[in-house]
Amino acid sequence: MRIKICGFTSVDNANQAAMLDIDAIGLVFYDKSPRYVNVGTAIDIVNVLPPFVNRVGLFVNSDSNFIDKVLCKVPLDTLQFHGDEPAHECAQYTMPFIKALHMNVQTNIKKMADEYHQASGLLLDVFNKDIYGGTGENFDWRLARVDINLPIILAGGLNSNTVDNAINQVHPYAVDVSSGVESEKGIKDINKIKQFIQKANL
Ligand SMILES: O=C(O)c1ccccc1N[C@@H]1O[C@H](COP(=O)(O)O)[C@@H](O)[C@H]1O
Repeated sequence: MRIKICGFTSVDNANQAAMLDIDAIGLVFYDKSPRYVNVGTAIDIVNVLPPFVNRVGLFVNSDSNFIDKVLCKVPLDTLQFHGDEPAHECAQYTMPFIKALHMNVQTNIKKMADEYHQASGLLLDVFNKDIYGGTGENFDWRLARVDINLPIILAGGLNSNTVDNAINQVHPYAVDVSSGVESEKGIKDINKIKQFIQKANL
């Protein structure tokens, strides 16, 4: 299973995690998140990553000038839009992007897959009226059993106790986790990551 671990704030922590069997790391450029990284720290983190680990920059309703500024300085591979960004805004950066959907019973994934057809994938996270993401909460995975033309990245409240069940129900392209592998907000617990990787690959 492909695995993205999101929300690193420290160089050593990101480097240790990236040496494990993971495919992507996420950097949160959203200043209301406890996992926010500034541009300087983000540069330091991406510089220590080994090859073939995808560097994902997460944004929430950011101004395009801010995103351009980050892109000029931080070598990212993929953009993750985790707010209410319309499709044409996500597609304007000539870079691969994934779009988060905030899942509830009303979410029409097929319709959103048409709307965001330029995305590399759709990330399905829980809907929470107060927070855009990193909630540690899951949604009803039965809602994610759809047949669409885009890869599905499953997120929201995953941890080593739940990820195997989630994968069995949804059969996603990849999983994304933040809170579920932390010792405190923004600091990942390497043992929890190892357990997560093991359970995701059962
Ligand atoms: O991690 C954050 O702080 C964050 C803030 C704002 C939007 C998204 C954020 N993270 C993403 O949220 C999901 C689920 O996280 P969790 O595992 O439930 O904690 C994941 O896709 C993160 O990339």
